[in-house]
Amino acid sequence: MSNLKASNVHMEDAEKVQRIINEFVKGGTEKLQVISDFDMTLTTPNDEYGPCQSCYNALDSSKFFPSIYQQKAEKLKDHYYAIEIDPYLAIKEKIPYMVEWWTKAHDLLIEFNLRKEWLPQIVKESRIIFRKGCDWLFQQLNRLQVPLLVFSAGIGDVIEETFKSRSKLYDNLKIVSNFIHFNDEGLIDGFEGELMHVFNKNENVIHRSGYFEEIEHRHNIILMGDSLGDLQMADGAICENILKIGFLNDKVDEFLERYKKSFDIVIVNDPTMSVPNSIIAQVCEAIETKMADGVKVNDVTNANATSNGSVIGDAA
Ligand SMILES: Nc1nc2c(ncn2[C@@H]2O[C@H](COP(=O)(O)O)[C@@H](O)[C@H]2O)c(=O)[nH]1
Ligand SMILES: [Mg+2]
Repeated sequence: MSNLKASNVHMEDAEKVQRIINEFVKGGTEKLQVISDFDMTLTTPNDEYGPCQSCYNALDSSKFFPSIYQQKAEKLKDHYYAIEIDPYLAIKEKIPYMVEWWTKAHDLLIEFNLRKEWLPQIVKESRIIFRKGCDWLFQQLNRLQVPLLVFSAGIGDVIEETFKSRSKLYDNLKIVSNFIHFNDEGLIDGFEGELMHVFNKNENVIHRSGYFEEIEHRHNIILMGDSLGDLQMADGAICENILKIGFLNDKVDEFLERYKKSFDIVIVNDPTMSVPNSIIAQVCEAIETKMADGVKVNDVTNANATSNGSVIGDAA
């Protein structure tokens, strides 16, 4: 398992991380929930075969569309992605441009008649790739019935198709994203609900859907994202302990200090899920030890803390 002391893993306050993880052990899996972004968080920006794709990228490059569509979509991405990751623009300055980008991208999909039946093939041919270790993560969370909320400004239909074809639509999984509305002939005629872009994940329907209320006893949260906008995903959840894990994949020098102040753990240029997995594995191991020994929670935590220095552990 990945070593939290690896040079590409940064923690502003390792003791705070330790304290949060110890609280996770005390609370047990019945009080835990995971909230994760999708593009470039559960999926990887690159792998051994080169750059990978986001949901929209996969649509942008699909052969179902004429080249004029691809050119237009690419032009939008080239213009707006630079704004999204501009380290010198404040988030509030970026928001109008993100609304423009998502609106134009959606209008383009409608103009070029996206069809529902294309989606399985688009995903099959895409380079939307889950980070190595996601299989273990999804299976572990499902086995322990820990809810996994995938909160994405991507395309919900593509995310669902990716889980179906490259993993499994587990029963503890909930996807909140931009879902396409198809008419009776399976032709796109709009999008469901409010537009979700990368910087408005705090004010969305999920916060009014009652989802967080349904699981309000799960006030220990692991939040994972690749964008500063992802930090808002847990807004509205009843939260006592939250561990914020950030994947920094782009403009590392410009963003590292800001990420370190915003996320509890920052993982730089790692195409795998091994750091979150090492934490979840050790929390589950400590919890299962507690169950097996029937030992009072604080004893287990202390025992773990003394035996290997920390629940996080040195080697992983
Ligand atoms: N190639 C395109 N990428 C796009 C477009 N609109 C958004 N995006 C990217 O998607 C992610 C959001 O997904 P999330 O799961 O990370 O929330 C965002 O970071 C954008 O870079 C588009 O039209 N084309
Ligand atoms: Mg993302």
